[in-house]
Amino acid sequence: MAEGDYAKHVERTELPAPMISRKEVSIWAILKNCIGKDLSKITMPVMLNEPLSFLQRLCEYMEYAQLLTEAARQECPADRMKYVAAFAVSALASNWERLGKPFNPLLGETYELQRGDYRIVCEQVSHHPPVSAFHAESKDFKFHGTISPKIKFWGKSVEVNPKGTVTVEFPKWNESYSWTNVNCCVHNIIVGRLWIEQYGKMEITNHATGHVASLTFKSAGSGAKNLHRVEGFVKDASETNLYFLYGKWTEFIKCCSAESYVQFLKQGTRKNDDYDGSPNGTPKKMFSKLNSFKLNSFRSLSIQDVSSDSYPPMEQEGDIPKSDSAYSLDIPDSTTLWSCKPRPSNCNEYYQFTHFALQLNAMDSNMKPPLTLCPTDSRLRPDILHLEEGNLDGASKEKTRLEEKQRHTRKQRKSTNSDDWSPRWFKYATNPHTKTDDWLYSGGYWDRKYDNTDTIF
Ligand SMILES: CC(C)CCC[C@@H](C)[C@H]1CC[C@H]2[C@@H]3CC=C4C[C@@H](O)CC[C@]4(C)[C@H]3CC[C@]12C
Repeated sequence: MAEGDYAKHVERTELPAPMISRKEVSIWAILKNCIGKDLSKITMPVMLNEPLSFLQRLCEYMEYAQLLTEAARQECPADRMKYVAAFAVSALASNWERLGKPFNPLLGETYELQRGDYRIVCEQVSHHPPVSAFHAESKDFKFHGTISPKIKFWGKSVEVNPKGTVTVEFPKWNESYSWTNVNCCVHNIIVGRLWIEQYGKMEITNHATGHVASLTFKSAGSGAKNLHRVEGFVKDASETNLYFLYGKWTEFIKCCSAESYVQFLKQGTRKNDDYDGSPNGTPKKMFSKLNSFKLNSFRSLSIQDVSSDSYPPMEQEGDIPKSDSAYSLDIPDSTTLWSCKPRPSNCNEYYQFTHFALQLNAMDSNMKPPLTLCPTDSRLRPDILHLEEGNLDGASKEKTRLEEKQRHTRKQRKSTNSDDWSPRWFKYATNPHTKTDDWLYSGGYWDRKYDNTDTIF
């Protein structure tokens, strides 16, 4: 990322301590009594956590924020849309292989991050149901939204529905875009190795021009052929296909004109024997083999390793679609809009964190005493810091203490009838772009006047 306006921090390459292996814990033993329940209401052992709050996790959407700057630079709305779509996909890349549960933010907890030329502030605006609001801005864009994850446990898997919409604004073009993130599923809770899938439709709308990017995140499917695949079209207001976008949310997004895609498909039809047999078949010749990712073991209980040549039959309990059999479409005249940075080589020991995630608990130089950091910032949460240091007992004690403190505060508010708590930095209002209820930034966070802030830790 280009050197921006905000102070550079000292980059971490590891956490203070490696993660404690989950080898001994059976997730199934912990969760078997919770089938059908909303996991946000269940206290889970800190052993299953990663040392980040969900607010910090949301900031990981920003890792490839450069794509929004790139979008804002485009003269034509279809081109802006393709970069916004690439951004929307890139924002989900850090979820790959991330199997730790982020800490539930406390009510009123905040998190800030300044990187490159943007800054973002998040606040936990509701506890039950959990709702996190964020607002990022740079000179070229605004990006804000509300996420209220519904996490359901279905026995074999955990399903996450990240309710809420996110909005991008380009003041220069008087444009706004919005979309809802796709669902996510964590497989193999009972047996096998955990793995993550994101699937469903994502429709990104440009409210000013009517352009739409409609993307499908494919579920792995039989033979894991579609593992992590994403594809779809950028269309104008009259629903004419302009661009075809394709790739994997774990790796890259490429783009070609809609004509090139049609041409590519036609070429295939002429040579029947080049087909892979799928209904809208793709010529084998056009496939190129990618280096398939090795799935790193995050916990034990793996029943077997699957040979990398044969597709693991997904119906078989506990398998992990290891062989991605990573063929990629190589459509002529494509450009790569986004490619994912590789994970640090030591990420196995550090919760599969990306380089970006490794920085999230670090104090930037301007945050050190005299403290300019807001006292409600996640970086100051003792339970998260203990976990980061590998102190499970400390983390678990502090987590319990904080949760009790939060309950106590809520009771007190109720009994004094002052139960009109409202978030400090966001207000509930109608999002003018989506016309739906949303939490919008009320401003003022960066003035750094944090007196009268509740002590939540
Ligand atoms: C039983 C244990 C192992 C459960 C672990 C559950 C973990 C993997 C779950 C719990 C909360 C989940 C997150 C909740 C909400 C979102 C926002 C969405 O836009 C992308 C996925 C993302 C970021 C989810 C990723 C998976 C997640 C981190």
